[in-house]
Amino acid sequence: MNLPQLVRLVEVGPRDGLQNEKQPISVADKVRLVDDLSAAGLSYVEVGSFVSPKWVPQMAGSAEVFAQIQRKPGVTYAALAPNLRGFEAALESQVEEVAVFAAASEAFSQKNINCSIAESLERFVPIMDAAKQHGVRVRGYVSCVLGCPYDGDIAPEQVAYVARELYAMGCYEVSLGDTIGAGSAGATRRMFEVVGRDVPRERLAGHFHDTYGQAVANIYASLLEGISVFDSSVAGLGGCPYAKGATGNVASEDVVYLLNGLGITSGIDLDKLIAAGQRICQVLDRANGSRVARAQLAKQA
Ligand SMILES: CC(C)(COP(=O)([O-])OP(=O)([O-])OC[C@H]1O[C@@H](n2cnc3c(N)ncnc32)[C@H](O)[C@@H]1OP(=O)([O-])[O-])[C@@H](O)C(=O)NCCC(=O)NCCSC(=O)C[C@@](C)(O)CC(=O)[O-]
Repeated sequence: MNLPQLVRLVEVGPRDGLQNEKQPISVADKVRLVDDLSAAGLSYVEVGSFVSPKWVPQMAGSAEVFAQIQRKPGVTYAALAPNLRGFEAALESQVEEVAVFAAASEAFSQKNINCSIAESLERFVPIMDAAKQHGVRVRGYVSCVLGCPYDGDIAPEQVAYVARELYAMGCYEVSLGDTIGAGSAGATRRMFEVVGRDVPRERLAGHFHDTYGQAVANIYASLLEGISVFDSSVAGLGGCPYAKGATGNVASEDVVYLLNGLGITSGIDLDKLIAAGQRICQVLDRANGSRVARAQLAKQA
């Protein structure tokens, strides 16, 4: 199979990356991160979440962040919305696109959004209606597509069921998340092969965490399956509050390096991206999770 010539990266660092950080992060630092990312050429940045602050305290300042970012033409600034209340808050912040999030595993659905998979899908219907009315595009997420921290193995058919439902209710794209980062390249290919029977592959995205160090391999496996949209997080920031031990998303820098090596266009300036990642790591006083960034920075030192 030919590899896609163009890949779109969905930068989730400011949301998925920061949501798990325990220490307070100022609005100014979040704003700077979003602006650095758009300046590096990212055309899609997930800025924050309009979720319950009791559940994810770090995302509580999302409205302030949206109010202060410099919106660059051609860049989509998106947020997560778990319910109609979250959608309405997103609308007030002039969010251009929202994401709803479901899971392929019942236990994870309960832990993450306090309801069953079926209830979550019902909860999204009024969001879809309101989004349509306001001309807001909705992206869908499915968590635990290659394993669940509570339920263990997840059948690809179960992933296909949830992805199909999200697509049918109007999500223009469904991102399939390896929440615990335990998937292998073989399992990734099988999963996309099965889900791709129900949802067109050009409407699917891959969202890989790097817990087992397999994320770049899984992205390559996905490219072989014709997938051309990937979520990633600058400096590999992140983890999931409801998936113990899960590390951050695949680092955006590592994905750009992979794509550059394959001659695939992403429109991203790797040096600027590395600088953005290093800056937020200094703010957070944490090690840079991108191997590419670490290697390049060591060369420059
Ligand atoms: C969905 C709920 C709200 C249900 O939570 P609940 O407790 O069942 O719902 P509730 O309606 O009883 O609300 C509880 C409290 O939250 C408030 N509330 C209710 N809704 C909102 C809202 N929108 N914004 C602000 N506040 C809200 C509500 O007013 C109430 O406040 P109280 O009366 O106790 O003071 C909750 O479970 C929640 O917010 N969960 C969010 C979990 C989350 O954000 N997880 C991380 C994102 S998903 C992820 O990271 C995975 C992904 C996407 O990256 C892919 C992957 O890697 O797998």
